[in-house]
Amino acid sequence: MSQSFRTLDHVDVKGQRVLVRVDLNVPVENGVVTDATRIERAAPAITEIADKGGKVILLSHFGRPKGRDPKQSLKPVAAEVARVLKRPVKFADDCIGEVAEKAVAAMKPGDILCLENTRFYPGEEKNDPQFVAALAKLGDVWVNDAFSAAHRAHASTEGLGHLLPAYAGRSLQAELEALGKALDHPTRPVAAIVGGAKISSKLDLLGNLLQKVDVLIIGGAMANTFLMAQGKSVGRSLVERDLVDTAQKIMDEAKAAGREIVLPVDAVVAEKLEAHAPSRVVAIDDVEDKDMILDIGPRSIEQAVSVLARVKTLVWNGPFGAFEIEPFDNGTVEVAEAAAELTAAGKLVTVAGGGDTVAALNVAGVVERFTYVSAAGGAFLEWMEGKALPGVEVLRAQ
Ligand SMILES: Nc1ncnc2c1ncn2[C@@H]1O[C@H](COP(=O)(O)OP(=O)(O)OP(=O)(O)O)[C@@H](O)[C@H]1O
Ligand SMILES: O=C(O)[C@H](O)COP(=O)(O)O
Repeated sequence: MSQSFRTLDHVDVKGQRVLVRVDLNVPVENGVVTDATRIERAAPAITEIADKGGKVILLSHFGRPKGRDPKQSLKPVAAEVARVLKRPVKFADDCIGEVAEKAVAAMKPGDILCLENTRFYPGEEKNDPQFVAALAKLGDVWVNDAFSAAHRAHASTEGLGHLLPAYAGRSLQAELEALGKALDHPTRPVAAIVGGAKISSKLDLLGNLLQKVDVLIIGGAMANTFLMAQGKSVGRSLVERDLVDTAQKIMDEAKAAGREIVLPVDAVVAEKLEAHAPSRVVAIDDVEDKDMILDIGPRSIEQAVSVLARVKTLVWNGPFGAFEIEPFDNGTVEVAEAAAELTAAGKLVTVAGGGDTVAALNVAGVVERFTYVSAAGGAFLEWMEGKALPGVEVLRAQ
């Protein structure tokens, strides 16, 4: 795939203030980063710019805060960035205004500074020109290295590209190259697994995704909305009632187009989402009002593995269950292991992506055995749909 945008090869960063948009939206539990993959992917661009004498100013969102929320501060994540880079990383408690400006003014060539969560300001998601200008004031050039946030037309992922000279970072470049190589002309049949919990932002795109794949396996909390559309009881499970009609429409369209949708036939349910909470396996028709569906059951695992055995390419975003808590990691781990074995045998091309998906595949110990693992989840699915990603398009426009 040709990359018609400028990269770090096309800019002299020496002495320049370089705003680097990275994706530090990493899994965190009790203030501790539990999977540093996204930071590790951002490291080459950061160290390259610093080693060339640029002043590296990191911009990122973290979570989906409604305004300033100390629980969603990037401070502990900045400490993890320093650990991964093995270099000091300063932190500023704001991403615009006096605090940020002073911190930037104090930087020397080669320094690395991380600014606070851009989503503490509504202007970030609104791509508000005033907020973009306040960010742009802090830098001379903008490097977008957050492929996993490139589906968002936000101030730090897109807006800055209209005000500052813009360049692609190394990991954004690598993602586009690797995804293009594996999936521009995929060997058919193609299966997709879509699970996880971001139902509202991902359910809509399943309709388009279905046009690109032959079989769609739906798991995780995502499946609950489809099960509800089929009139099944999902008890106290995570579900988007408002999207039941959309789920029904996707199933109708799939049927009309001869595409296969595979939903769980059994589930692991519990009354609490807690480690070793008493859990049981039930047929999907037997979920009770008190139950929460937290993983797929053994028959659903078999069903998914049998699909993998008859397709040639697998695209995977979103875990099958609440994998962070045992034993609800079992469905994801078992299917991941089967996919890795088929890949090792040369029978399946496996491409997976997503912040938590990568964490789940790390738990399963299969990352090295997959064909390619992307750091992107939603952005990866939208790329797969064939949609233009605003954070990439703005680079091409320069
Ligand atoms: N049945 C379930 N009930 C509740 N949570 C679930 C269930 N299945 C999966 N999850 C949760 O889904 C989350 C991951 O979903 P998500 O859609 O964010 O995936 P992702 O790989 O991080 O993608 P992205 O990069 O787009 O964020 C995990 O935290 C997991 O615990
Ligand atoms: O985790 C992701 O997919 C990216 O960081 C984007 O996050 P968002 O879905 O909250 O925009």
